[in-house]
Amino acid sequence: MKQARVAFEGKIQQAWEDQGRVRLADGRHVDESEVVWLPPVVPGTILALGLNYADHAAEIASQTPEEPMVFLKGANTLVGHRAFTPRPADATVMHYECELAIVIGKPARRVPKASAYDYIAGYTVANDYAVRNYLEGFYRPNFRIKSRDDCTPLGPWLVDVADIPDPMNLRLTTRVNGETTQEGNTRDMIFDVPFLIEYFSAFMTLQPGDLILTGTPKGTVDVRPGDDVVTEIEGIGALHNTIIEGAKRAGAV
Ligand SMILES: O=C(O)C/C(=C\C=C(/O)C(=O)O)C(=O)O
Repeated sequence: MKQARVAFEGKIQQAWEDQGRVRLADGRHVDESEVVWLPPVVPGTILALGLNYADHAAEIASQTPEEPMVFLKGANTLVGHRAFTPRPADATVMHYECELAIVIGKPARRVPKASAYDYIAGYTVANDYAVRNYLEGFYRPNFRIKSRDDCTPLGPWLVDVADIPDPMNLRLTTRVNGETTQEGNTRDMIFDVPFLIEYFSAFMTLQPGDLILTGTPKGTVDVRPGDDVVTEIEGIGALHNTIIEGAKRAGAV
């Protein structure tokens, strides 16, 4: 089952995918262009992996981590399918990052890898935009970079864990204005889904709605205002986003 959160007729509601259309809770079917898409989950803690694909680490001349490299993101950074993301006026390179996002389904504490999937509600697609010149030139830790308003599109659908028998073999693709610019596969993650559930739940209790963004493969390229960016994961969905012009970096000194 694929479910979403949408705004329609002034109300936020659950919706479901039904033969290419959007089915609302009252049984009506509407076209996907008739709703405003929200992130498919109300998020709890948002955990994100950096450098979880060796080929992406190589493309930005970084070393692969020996332990998961993790950062936090605020809920403010999430937007839904078909939303707009600002590129700061002083960005020199801003790139997308197509990522498999894990949605936790029930409290998870000290979960061994073997039972990790029992704690997952499902999966969605994340686009973890990065302004590379900020990342490399200004801030560590990366909070101001990776937690910017509207810079993490999420969705369109939350896909049930049961519908994705092997999340460790899914094709990831990004298209910019129709041209394929990023291709990878979740099998190339350094720290895979069961490992990550075991790793996090060893020191923090994961809660329903918590998200784990699992990192991006090679193929991240600069995007500009007006660009139409589609991050897609096989069996999970195609997440559309448009880049718009933004202001200068808030809080710059
Ligand atoms: O890009 C970097 O320099 C590393 C990084 C984040 C990387 C990802 O989000 C990713 O690989 O998916 C950082 O914030 O330092």
